[in-house]
Amino acid sequence: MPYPDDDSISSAKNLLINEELAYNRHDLLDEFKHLIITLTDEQRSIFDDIILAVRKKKGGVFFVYGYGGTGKTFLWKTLSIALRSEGEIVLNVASSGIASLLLTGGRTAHSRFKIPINLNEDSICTIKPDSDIANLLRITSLIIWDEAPMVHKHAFEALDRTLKDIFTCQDKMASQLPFGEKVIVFGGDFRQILPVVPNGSRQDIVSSSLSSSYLWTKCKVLKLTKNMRLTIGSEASNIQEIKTFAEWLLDIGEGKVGGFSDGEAIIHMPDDLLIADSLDPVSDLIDFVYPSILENFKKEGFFQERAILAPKNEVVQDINDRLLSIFPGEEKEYLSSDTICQSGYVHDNLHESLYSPDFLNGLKLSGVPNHHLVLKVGVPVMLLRNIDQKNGLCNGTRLKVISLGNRVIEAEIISGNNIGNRTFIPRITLTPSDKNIPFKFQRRQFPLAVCFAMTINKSQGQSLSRVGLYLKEPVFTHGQLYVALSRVKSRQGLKLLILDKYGKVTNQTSNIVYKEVFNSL
Ligand SMILES: Nc1ncnc2c1ncn2[C@@H]1O[C@H](COP(=O)(O)OP(=O)(O)OP(=O)(O)O)[C@@H](O)[C@H]1O
Repeated sequence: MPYPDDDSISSAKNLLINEELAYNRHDLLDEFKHLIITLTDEQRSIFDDIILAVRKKKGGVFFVYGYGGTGKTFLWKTLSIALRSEGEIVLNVASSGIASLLLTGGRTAHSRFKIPINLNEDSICTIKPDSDIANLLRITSLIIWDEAPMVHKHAFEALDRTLKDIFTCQDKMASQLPFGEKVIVFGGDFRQILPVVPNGSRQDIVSSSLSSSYLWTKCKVLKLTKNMRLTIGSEASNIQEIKTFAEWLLDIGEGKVGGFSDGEAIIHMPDDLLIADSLDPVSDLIDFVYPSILENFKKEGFFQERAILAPKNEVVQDINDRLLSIFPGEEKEYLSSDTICQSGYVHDNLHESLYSPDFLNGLKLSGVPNHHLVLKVGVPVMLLRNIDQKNGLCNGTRLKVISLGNRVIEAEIISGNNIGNRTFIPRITLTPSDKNIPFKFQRRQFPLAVCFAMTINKSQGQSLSRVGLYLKEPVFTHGQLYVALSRVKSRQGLKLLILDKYGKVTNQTSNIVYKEVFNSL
């Protein structure tokens, strides 16, 4: 019997490759035969373009531009199944944990490609040429990267440099072509929130987006325009209403509502979407999202698709505190343990004493749980870290607290594909990567935050059926209003409470759209 060659032996030992080849090809082929005939003409033409590039093995960079409901996820699924049914490898990644859950075998791009958290224009991914992930990438036929516009262009550029680097030793051409001659497809919607640049100006934000990268000129833009969500599964009587609402949302996303503007426009919201002036309008907003919460909170699925959204964390915190205080049951308090990391910045006792435990405990940072976490059984919480993506536990997953132990918290998933699954969340050590803090510190805490309310940025990618948008202050960056309003599919599920600078209820608010991001589309 012949001996297997070295390549086959090393591939067989590579768990990452095994995992990507573990799909049942017969089942996939059956599913593919069904999916391919259901593609619309525009989906089919994009499918053919991408498959042709894969077959040619000469690389290719595509951007599939389509707003929510145009069938991007459906297209990713069909492409993945087509190639996987032939034994080829497709890597499905997304910019956020929530979006990655919608893809079969999906991971966040950062974890899959080991992209550094703090990026600059020279960053590369931490992938060694002889590592398992490098060998997986070598034999990958297609990379699909969903929700690309929300990530800084340096992330794509880091992957481009890394792939060129690791493939050049085999193939000299690899260094000439983007992503080392791999076929890569990005997807997303530039109407949504662009990369977050702390304290960044409009120009900083626009120039951080994928469309400002040197890679963009290599990208072939393919458009999906037909709203499949309206066509499939909607009752005929609702279609016109949903269509009008969807068109209004798109106009807001493109900055076409409220007359000509470049950047910020004042727009008037229709009366039926507004919480009216009253003695306590915040209470009315809460009642719209969580009607009779004290009677209904035990009902199954009550918290599943509801949230109050606001642009800033302080307002979110106020609403969460207010709802937590009226929620029945005993409070349990969890305090974090915060320590400063020994580094070049902290070399003597004087510096260490500057950052006292009280000072560290008082730091409230985005994406990091608070030092003082107060919970009750039954409250909805959001996970703040990717802890088990395969089982739907990623940054942004919403859960309901089942029991509050001293060392673990038992919770039930209430969003995504794994609704109803129970899990135990442990305390974990987090090291914030906020560039504004001139020192490094660690916080050991449960990676959870109460989420009756959440920031608009956190809601990107979540699908909700009832949303209360609380604009105590207006939105402050591109795409925020569009993201907040488009979390729901029908206008019945939406109400806004808008306050003016004197705290009075009003019907007008700002919409911020940096139109230059659409120029190159
Ligand atoms: N060709 C098709 N045939 C049948 N159903 C389709 C087709 N394309 C899309 N759909 C269905 O339309 C709905 C919306 O599609 P999909 O979720 O893929 O859109 P999307 O662009 O990814 O939206 P979002 O960005 O909001 O996630 C889904 O229920 C999907 O199964």
